[in-house]
Amino acid sequence: MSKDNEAPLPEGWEMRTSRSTGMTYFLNTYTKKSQWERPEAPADPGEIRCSHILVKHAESRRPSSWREENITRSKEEALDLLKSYRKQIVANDVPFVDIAMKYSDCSSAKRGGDLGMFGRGQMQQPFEEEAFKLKLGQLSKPVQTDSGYHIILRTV
Ligand SMILES: O=C(CCc1ccccc1)N[C@H](Cc1nc2ccccc2[nH]1)C(=O)O
Repeated sequence: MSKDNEAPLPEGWEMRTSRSTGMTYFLNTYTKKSQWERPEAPADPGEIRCSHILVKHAESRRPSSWREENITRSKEEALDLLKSYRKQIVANDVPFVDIAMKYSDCSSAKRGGDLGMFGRGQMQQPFEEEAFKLKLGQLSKPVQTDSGYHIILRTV
């Protein structure tokens, strides 16, 4: 039975008509790859762009940053600090970029936390897993990696 082509498509897909055959096909608007089968899930973006805010602690893989030569705060203190930043951002009290530039323990702080475009296999697994779940413009909950605690904003 032909699927109802009137129903809305999952995020990231567009319906197209083949110029040569007149047949309907589906375009992944991120990767520009097409397929004949009607997609059932959101299009895989392949690559995304995110900004993040990292708060390191004494047990971080590298307990040092541009902000603080020797980071001694505890894991609990780091998580509490990050949650307070997230609260300010969600309440629109302070822009994400301002917090990232002032407080993020990653070198990306200089660029408002921007990490650029990345695909799977480039970032630490917990970070990647959370980042690829985010919708465009969505802010993650705190995520723990060997580097410390992060909040992630998907920008592309
Ligand atoms: O690894 C880097 C550089 C990340 C970066 C990527 C692309 C552009 C700019 C920076 N910095 C680490 C802290 C850190 N750990 C991370 C783990 C996942 C994502 C970003 C991270 N940042 C550190 O400074 O210890």
